[in-house]
Amino acid sequence: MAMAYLAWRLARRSCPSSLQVTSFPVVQLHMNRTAMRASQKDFENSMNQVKLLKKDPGNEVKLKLYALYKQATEGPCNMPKPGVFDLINKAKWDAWNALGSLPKMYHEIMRALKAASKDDSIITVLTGNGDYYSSGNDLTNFTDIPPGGVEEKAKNNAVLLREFVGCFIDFPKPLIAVVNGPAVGISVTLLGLFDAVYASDRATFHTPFSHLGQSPEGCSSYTFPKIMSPAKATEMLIFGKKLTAGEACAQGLVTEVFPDSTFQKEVWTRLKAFAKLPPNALRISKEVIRKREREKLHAVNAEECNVLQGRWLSDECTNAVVNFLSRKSKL
Ligand SMILES: CCCCC/C=C/CC(=O)SCCNC(=O)CCNC(=O)[C@H](O)C(C)(C)COP(=O)(O)OP(=O)(O)OC[C@H]1O[C@@H](n2cnc3c(N)ncnc32)[C@H](O)[C@@H]1OP(=O)(O)O
Repeated sequence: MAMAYLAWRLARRSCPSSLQVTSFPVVQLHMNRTAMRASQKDFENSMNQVKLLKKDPGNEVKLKLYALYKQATEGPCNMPKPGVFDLINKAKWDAWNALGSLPKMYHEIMRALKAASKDDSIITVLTGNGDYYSSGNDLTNFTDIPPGGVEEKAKNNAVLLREFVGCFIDFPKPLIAVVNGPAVGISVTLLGLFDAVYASDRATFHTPFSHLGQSPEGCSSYTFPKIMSPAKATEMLIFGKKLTAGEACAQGLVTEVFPDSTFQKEVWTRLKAFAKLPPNALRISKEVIRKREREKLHAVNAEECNVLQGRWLSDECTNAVVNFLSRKSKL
């Protein structure tokens, strides 16, 4: 397998949950299933390692592991709550239920990235399915409140976002974005962590964070000013200026723009040629480039998630999300 291929989908109500990976030479797989099996196996191995620990990690740790295992293998808890006298099963149910329904897209992309980082693919490509690259975070995520309330929801989302962005920071192979159409929010900010970004001339780049009462993520508060100058980054990240593909390329966020009519053909020809390069040289060169920035990027990620956790609890954010979900006119 030379190339792993991940696809975002436009967040139409049910967000980008259908993730596909195609490997080369052209064999189509529904990688979300394959990747899930690999990650479940890893998880089971880790669970078995826990059983071999000389010192008992304690009930709290074991319950957390149980909850993460159930969430990873079965999804959000929707079992009936055990009775008050069934103490053990109730404690397990509480731990699983406390994780709430964490957005699926993030888990699927993380699983696929983790699988691609370990398999024999050479480069990894993230692209969109359909007309859009991605419409960013599924805003309906904010409407599903777990029993712990909005504070817990914000905290869980911040933990998940930090882990998600961390996977991009640490991804060891060349990571390439094929931006086939408009991109919004987190799908744009993450581009600063990619090694190359190829865009159709139909693509646009929009980060309407202030309009949504939110703040930048994906390390963009650090990468964007570096890539495009602080003033240009301000226009995008604070004032929500939408860039055309040509503007994004002129400002260094996009590597190259192609006419939409020949976009797929030209880009994939180029990517197939990249995938023939010596894999160790690619990986080692990426590490040399990323190494001196990694610690800083993780610190920026942690801070951005912290700030966002507070933003998600603000009236500004709540009102913006409610407005979007009940809007008549579009953003
Ligand atoms: C773990 C948590 C981590 C959180 C990380 C934080 C990330 C921050 C962000 O990503 S902020 C960005 C959020 N995204 C947006 O603000 C985009 C909002 N959407 C739009 O601007 C437009 O919908 C569009 C430009 C993407 C597409 O416009 P178009 O006119 O082509 O289509 P519609 O507007 O009619 O949309 C079709 C249906 O899809 C629904 N939808 C679109 N985007 C989202 C979204 N982000 N979340 C939820 N739902 C979305 C839209 O409501 C329509 O649904 P309907 O047909 O049922 O009305």
